[in-house]
Amino acid sequence: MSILSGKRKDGVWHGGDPSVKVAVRVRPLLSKEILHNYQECVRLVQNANQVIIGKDHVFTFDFVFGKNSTQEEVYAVCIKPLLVSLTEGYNATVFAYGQTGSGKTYTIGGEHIASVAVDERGIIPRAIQELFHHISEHRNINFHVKVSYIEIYKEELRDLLDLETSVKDLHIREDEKGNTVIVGSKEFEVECADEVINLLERGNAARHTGTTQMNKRSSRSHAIFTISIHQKQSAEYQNAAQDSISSKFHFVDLAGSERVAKTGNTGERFKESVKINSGLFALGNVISALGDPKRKSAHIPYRAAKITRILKDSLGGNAKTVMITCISPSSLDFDESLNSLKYANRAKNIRNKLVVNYNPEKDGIDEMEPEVRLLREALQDQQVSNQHLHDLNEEKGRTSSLEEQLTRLQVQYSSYRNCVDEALLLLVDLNDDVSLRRSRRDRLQSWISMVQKVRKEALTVQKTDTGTETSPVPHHITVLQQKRDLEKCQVFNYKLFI
Ligand SMILES: Nc1ncnc2c1ncn2[C@@H]1O[C@H](COP(=O)(O)OP(=O)(O)OP(=O)(O)O)[C@@H](O)[C@H]1O
Repeated sequence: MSILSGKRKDGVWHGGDPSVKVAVRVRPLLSKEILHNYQECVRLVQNANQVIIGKDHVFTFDFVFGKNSTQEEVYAVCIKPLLVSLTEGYNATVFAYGQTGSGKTYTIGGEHIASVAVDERGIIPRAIQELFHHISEHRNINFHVKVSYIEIYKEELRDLLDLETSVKDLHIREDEKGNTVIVGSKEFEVECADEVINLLERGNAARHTGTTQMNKRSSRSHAIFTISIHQKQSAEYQNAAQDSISSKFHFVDLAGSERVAKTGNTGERFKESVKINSGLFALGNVISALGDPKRKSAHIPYRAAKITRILKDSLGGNAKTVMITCISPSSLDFDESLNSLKYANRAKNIRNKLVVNYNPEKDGIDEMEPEVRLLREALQDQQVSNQHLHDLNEEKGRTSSLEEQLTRLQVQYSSYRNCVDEALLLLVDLNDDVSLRRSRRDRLQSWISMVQKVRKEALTVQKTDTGTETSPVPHHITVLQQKRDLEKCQVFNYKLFI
């Protein structure tokens, strides 16, 4: 992949220049403005890229577009080079800034794509078409394309492609490479331009818009539509493992700056205006800080608003960025247009830090390192618990063999006890025999006491075993005890019957 380098030449912007490009687009007077007989207060000096407002306010920008400029022209000059850069692995951003009703949404072109004449289509649908055309012409590269669409409404993030996602689940974070990412937003993998357009239309339908005195359908939020691409040479075309490239393109349609007194906004519209203006004010401060060559402090107030946090990569970071400032030519909007031009003028000095976003194969492995470590730990845990399981099974085996032994001994024990009971009865009977000699009677007496003692001990053990008496003695001890008792009974029976 060749990475173009160079500066603007003949009104065309070439690739590797890191400065933020600033374009100004002046829309034609709208029919209602013509009706009110408002005059045009803005002129262009096309070949010098100059905008003159009023009598003597002259500004020079990278690109200027007049009231007769076409959507195709704006796209070809400002966006086509960004799209080329995107496919080369650079991040890209276009953001439209301007007073409410100045033509931002018209230029970015996200709305009513299906019903708009092809010539009237704005930047986003053109970029989508061109991207998929590029993909179809590069069959040797595997492309994965994803899109997401979020808005910042009253300083809260909303996922326009998944309204179920709670505001609390969307967060602006920095990844390990320092790139800004929105965590929690839905990313849809897409295969063709139509799929992307459908998602874009779906998001637009969910976006906060409303009628104001200045614009019938005014955007009340900042909207960020993002196309992310991941590309890698197809396996059959590569000789060795090759790096992949990831890059993303943000299309940002900012809510319009508005003078509350002029818009006549009240209630909810008023609250929206306050939030919109404070976000744009924060953006202006970031632009001033980045664009001021005499700036002493290194601090850039990105954290002041959500929009500045999201645009951090695009302003002063790793992205090729174009700011398109839209202005109304109407004399009624002179002040707002002059302010917008001053705002845009400050952005001209911003220089970004461009790098191609390679994902080296090795890096891929490095990125997987934490996952490998976690898996290794999980495996060790598994081995430890397997050992526990094994020990437990062995213990269980020992217990069940002891239980079997115990049952056998209990059976043996009760049969011997029956014998002992029988023998005792017999001995007591014999003792009643008056004809017995004294020496035999004494022997009989000692047997009777021995048998009674054995029975007493045996009874105690049985009570413990049947649970009539609680004992903390473990099973195997009871078994041993019973075994000893049994041996005593056996010895006794042996003595008795010899
Ligand atoms: N270059 C243009 N050529 C013709 N019509 C235009 C042009 N730019 C804007 N318009 C028309 O001007 C009106 C306002 O434009 P748009 O809605 O794009 O303004 P906006 O800046 O997005 O406003 P808001 O900030 O309130 O959302 C629309 O009717 C639009 O069609």
